[in-house]
Amino acid sequence: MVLYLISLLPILVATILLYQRWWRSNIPPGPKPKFLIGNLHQMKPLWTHSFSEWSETYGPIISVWIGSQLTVVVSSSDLAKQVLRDKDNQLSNRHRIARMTQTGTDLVWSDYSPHYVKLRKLCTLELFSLKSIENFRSLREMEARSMVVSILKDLMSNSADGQARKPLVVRKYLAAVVLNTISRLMIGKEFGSEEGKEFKSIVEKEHLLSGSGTLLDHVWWLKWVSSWFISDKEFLAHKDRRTKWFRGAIMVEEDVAIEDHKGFVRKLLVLKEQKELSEETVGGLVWNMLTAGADTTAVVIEWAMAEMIKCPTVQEKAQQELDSVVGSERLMSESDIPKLPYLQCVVKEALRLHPSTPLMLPHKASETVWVGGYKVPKGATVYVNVQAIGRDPANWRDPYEFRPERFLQEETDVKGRDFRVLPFGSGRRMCPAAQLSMNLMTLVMGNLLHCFSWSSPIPRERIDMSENPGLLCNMRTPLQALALPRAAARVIPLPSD
Ligand code: HEM
Repeated sequence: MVLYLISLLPILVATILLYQRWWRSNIPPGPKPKFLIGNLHQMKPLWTHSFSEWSETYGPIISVWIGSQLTVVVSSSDLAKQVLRDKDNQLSNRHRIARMTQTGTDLVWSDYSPHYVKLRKLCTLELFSLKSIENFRSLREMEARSMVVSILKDLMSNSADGQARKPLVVRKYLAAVVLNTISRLMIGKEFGSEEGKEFKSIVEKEHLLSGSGTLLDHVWWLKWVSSWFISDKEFLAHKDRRTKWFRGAIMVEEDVAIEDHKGFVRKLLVLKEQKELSEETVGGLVWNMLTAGADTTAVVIEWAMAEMIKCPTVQEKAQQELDSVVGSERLMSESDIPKLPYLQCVVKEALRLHPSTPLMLPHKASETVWVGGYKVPKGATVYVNVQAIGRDPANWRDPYEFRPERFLQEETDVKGRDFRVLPFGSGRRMCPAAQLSMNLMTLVMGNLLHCFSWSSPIPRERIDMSENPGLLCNMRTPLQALALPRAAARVIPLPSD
C-alpha cells in the first residue's frame, strides 16, 4: 500500500506543477517575482507609485506578487471599465487583507453574496436614498455651522481681535464635522467626548493591528510569525473592546435604543429579527459607515484646501461665486449647491487628483476571467488604480495641475459613470454614499471658503503635498493654515467664552 502511494507521488507533484503552470500562463506581465516573497522586496511604501512605475514598463494591466498572492492592477480607464462594468459579475468579491476583516459579515468586507445584497439594499434604502439624504439635510447644515463656530472660537482664543495669528490644524475641524455628521446619521446623536475619544483610539489600534502585520499577512508561510507580534489573544481583546464600545455608545440597552435613537441603528434594531441580522452584522455595519465614511470625506477636503492655499486664484474665484450667490447675510446651505458650479468643480477636481482611496478597496476574482486579453485567475486580487487614472495624461491635460475649470467645460460625472475619474469606484461594489459625501464635501468646503480666507504660515511652495502610505491617502503632514474671517462669518455671533 505504502509503495503504491509512493509510486503515485510523482504523478501528484507533476499534476500540481502543471496546474500551477496553467494557472500562471497568460496572466498579465509584471516585474519578476522572487520565490516565496514575490515582489514585496521591490514595493515602495506608497504602493500606488510602484504600480504606476511598473505600468509604464509593462502596460496598463500588470501582475504583482504580494507574497504568494497574485495581484492584478489596472491603470487605464478602458480596463477599469472592463473590471468594474463588463466583468463585475466575476470580480466583485473582496480580498480581505487584515485579520480584523476576516469574518466578512459586514458590508465592506463581505463577498458578493445574498447576505451582501441584503445589506447593500438595506443601506441604500434606509441611509443613502435621495429621500434619506434630503431628510438629513438640516443635520449636515447644523454640523457645518458648528464647524464655523468652532473655528471662530479658536481664532478668538488665539488673539484678542479674532484675526489669524496662530495657524490652525485644518484636519481637526474636518475630522469633527464629518464624524459628527455620520454619527448623527447612524445613532441619532454626536458622540460624547469620552465615546469619541474611545472611538478614535480603537480605530488607531485597529490600523496598528491590521497594519503592523501587513507584510507578514501577505506571506502565507510567515503568517504564523505575525502571531508573535500580535497574538490572537490581543486580537480577541481588541474585538471585545470594540463590541463594548459599540454596546455602550450605540446600543445602550436595546429598548432604550429603539425608543430614543433616531438614527440608522434604530432602524437596524427594528429590522434585526425580520432581516435576520446578527449583532455582529449590525455592529459591523455601523463600524463600516463610521470608518469608511469619516476619514475618506475629510481627506479630500484637506487636500482641496491645501491646493487652494497654494493656488489663491482658485480660492478667490470660489469665494466670489459664494458671495454673489449666497451674499454675506447668511451661511451657505445645501440648496445653494446647484447655483454654485465653480464650487462643484473644485470638489470634482479634488476627487480627481486626490481620491481618498487611490486603489479603491481590493476586489477578488470569484472565477477565472479575461481582462484586456490576459487571464485573471480565480482567487486573484484586483486593484483599480483610480489615482493613476485620474492623473493619466491620456485623459487629462496637465493632469498634476489643480484646475477646477477643466470641469466647467464639459459635464463630467464623478459617481461611477465616467471611467476617467472614479473616486467612488463604479459598478456593484461602488461606494453607496457617493451622493451623500458629495453634498457633505461641497457644503463643508463652501462654508470654509465663504466664512474665511485661507493662507499659509510658510511660503506656499513649501507646503508638504506628499502622501501617507496606506489604503487611505492622507496628507503626510497635516495642513496648517491661517484663517481670516470674511463678512459671512459675522452672521454668527462671536462667542463670548
Ligand atoms: C469622499 C468620500 C468617499 C470616497 C472617495 C469613497 C470611496 C469609496 C470607494 C473607492 C469604495 C470602494 C469601491 C470598490 O471597491 O469598488 C467605497 C466603498 C464604500 N464606502 Fe465610500 N467613499 C467615501 C465616503 C463614504 C461615506 C461618507 C460612507 C458612509 C457613510 C461610505 C461608505 C462606504 C461603504 C459602506 C463602502 C463599501 C461598499 C461595498 O463594498 O459594497 N463611503 N467608498
